[in-house]
Amino acid sequence: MKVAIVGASGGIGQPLSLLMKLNPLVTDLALYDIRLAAGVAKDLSHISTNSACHGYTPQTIQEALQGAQVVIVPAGVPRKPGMTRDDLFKINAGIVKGIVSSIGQYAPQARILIISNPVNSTVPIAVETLKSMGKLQPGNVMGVTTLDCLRAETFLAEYLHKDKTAMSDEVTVIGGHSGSTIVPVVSNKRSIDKLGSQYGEFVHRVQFGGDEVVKAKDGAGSATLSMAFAGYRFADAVLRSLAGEKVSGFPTFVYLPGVAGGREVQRALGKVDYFALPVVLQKGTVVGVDASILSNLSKEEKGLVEEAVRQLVGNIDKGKRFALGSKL
Ligand SMILES: NC(=O)C1=CN([C@@H]2O[C@H](COP(=O)(O)OP(=O)(O)OC[C@H]3O[C@@H](n4cnc5c(N)ncnc54)[C@H](O)[C@@H]3O)[C@@H](O)[C@H]2O)C=CC1
Ligand SMILES: O=C([O-])CC(=O)C(=O)O
Repeated sequence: MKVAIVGASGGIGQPLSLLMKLNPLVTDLALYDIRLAAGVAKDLSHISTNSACHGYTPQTIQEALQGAQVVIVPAGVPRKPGMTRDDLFKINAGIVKGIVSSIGQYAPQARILIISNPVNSTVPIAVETLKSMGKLQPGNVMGVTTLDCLRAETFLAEYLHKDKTAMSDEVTVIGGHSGSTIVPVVSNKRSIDKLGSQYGEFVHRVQFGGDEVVKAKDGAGSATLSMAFAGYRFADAVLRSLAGEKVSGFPTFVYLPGVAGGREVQRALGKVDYFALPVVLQKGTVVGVDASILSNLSKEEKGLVEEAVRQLVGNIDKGKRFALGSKL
């Protein structure tokens, strides 16, 4: 399968490209960036896995994207201390719109995995951009929220002294990808009781885990290595689904009206037409969302969802307005 990475030379792009070079489902790895992609691709091409690996420039973007089944987008600027993800909108909104227009033009069938922040707005930008081109397949546009899941798994395991590698059934994350739009959902509600007074701390760490990294990097950017792993985990799920495997349970930020169960979720949540939920993938496309998670929330989790919805409305609207210009 051909995978294209757009923003491949960046802090996330390089380790993500390395991981994809190691994935046996990938036969052709196309690395695109406005700088350095030829060098990154040449470097990776010496690794003795069977995939071909080539670098592309803005002059050859058509070649980079054509035939790609999956396009992963970690392009754009990262945060510095004191910034919110929304502060990135000014620069990244235009970058994402431009990239998605090219994907709509050259790889309209591709599954598009958006990493660029602010995800709560860049995914609506991607959807509206494709819609206006007449190229939207809603289940093909996925906002990558997997890093929130990794953090929830890691932190919950630390609090409960459990095996970090066996936590994906214990906790997941729904909502959006910034601050209080991030809602960790613990499967066994007794774990919440076990956390006791540490529950609030756990939720805060998941919601603001990105800030921990931004602060520790002290001006040199945000999470890159953990994000590369997160992007890899989600992209691998999409690839396995494309290869015919039954894949479900991975949360991603999706356009609800375009997928089965989405309208019910909209009715339950009110106001929002995008939300991250565990999804069912078929041939790498989101065909449905698992709404059952919303009917099994604790009282605390319900409160977190309500707050997430309140914040998401503005983030989503901002993305739509940008994509549609004066049309909205
Ligand atoms: N979804 C998530 O969970 C996460 C998202 N992010 C976001 O990912 C994005 C990238 O982060 P980093 O890799 O740390 O940044 P970076 O600055 O290290 O890399 C970004 C890359 O994008 C490239 N780029 C810029 N404009 C482009 C365009 N029009 N076409 C192609 N490539 C372009 C740059 O040349 C650079 O190589 C940021 O917006 C960041 O906030 C970061 C961590 C987690
Ligand atoms: O915090 C940031 O800006 C990067 C990000 O999205 C994350 O680490 O979750």
